[in-house]
Amino acid sequence: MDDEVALDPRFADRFGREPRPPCQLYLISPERYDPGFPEKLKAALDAGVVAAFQLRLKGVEDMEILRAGAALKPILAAYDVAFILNDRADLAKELGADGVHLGQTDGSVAEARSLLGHDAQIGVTCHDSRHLAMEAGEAGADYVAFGAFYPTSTKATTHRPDPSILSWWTTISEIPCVAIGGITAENASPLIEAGADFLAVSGAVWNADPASAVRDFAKLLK
Ligand SMILES: Cc1ncc(COP(=O)(O)OP(=O)(O)O)c(N)n1
Ligand SMILES: Cc1nc(C(=O)O)sc1CCOP(=O)(O)O
Ligand SMILES: [Mg+2]
Repeated sequence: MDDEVALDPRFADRFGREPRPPCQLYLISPERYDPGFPEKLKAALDAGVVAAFQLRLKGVEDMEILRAGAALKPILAAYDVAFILNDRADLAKELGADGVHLGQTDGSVAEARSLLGHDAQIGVTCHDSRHLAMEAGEAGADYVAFGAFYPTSTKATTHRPDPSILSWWTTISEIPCVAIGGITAENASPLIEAGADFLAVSGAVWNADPASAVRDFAKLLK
């Protein structure tokens, strides 16, 4: 009899570590902020549990990021959703955000940590690189992000990791990992099965009916 049991990576720990919590949804904003966005966000958050929200505005003045952040912060707090600002630790500090997401050219974890403090959530883009992920972990990142797993029209991407990078990461580290890039409720299963702690999603929610898209993810993640 074959006693090799296929274990869910979430419960397969052999080193006495806590099981990882179930995979959760991490919403990424559209690149441009429109005045109707707070209502769309509320509709999305009413539809299912969301762990985190990243304000990712591109090519706009700092003042616009600060205005948008100030408008969204109380909504996120009311739904108990972590508020992460993309790119800018300085503006995250000014907004009193819960954390910042740093790409490879957005500054160091150490600088962000000294600005934002011990409790801040600092995430780092690691593309398809085990090396970058280990560096980010050693630098004190609170999560590492791998992507883009699927083609996306939200951003030009040049890296295409295999889902196995998520399984590898969950085997060697307790630091949460985020999967990003072209993720929809239809294509997310291999990433969840590989051990993603969070699915970071933009287009599949905001380019569709946000409430219905979040409901579809919620069914998958329950
Ligand atoms: C959760 C998450 N993962 C990856 C990214 C990409 O960050 P970066 O490489 O800095 O690219 P931009 O998003 O700044 O265009 C992200 N924002 N969030
Ligand atoms: C912002 C971002 N970063 C990526 C990376 O690979 O690092 S992919 C991506 C786009 C995420 O939006 P969507 O869910 O619409 O594909
Ligand atoms: Mg960036």
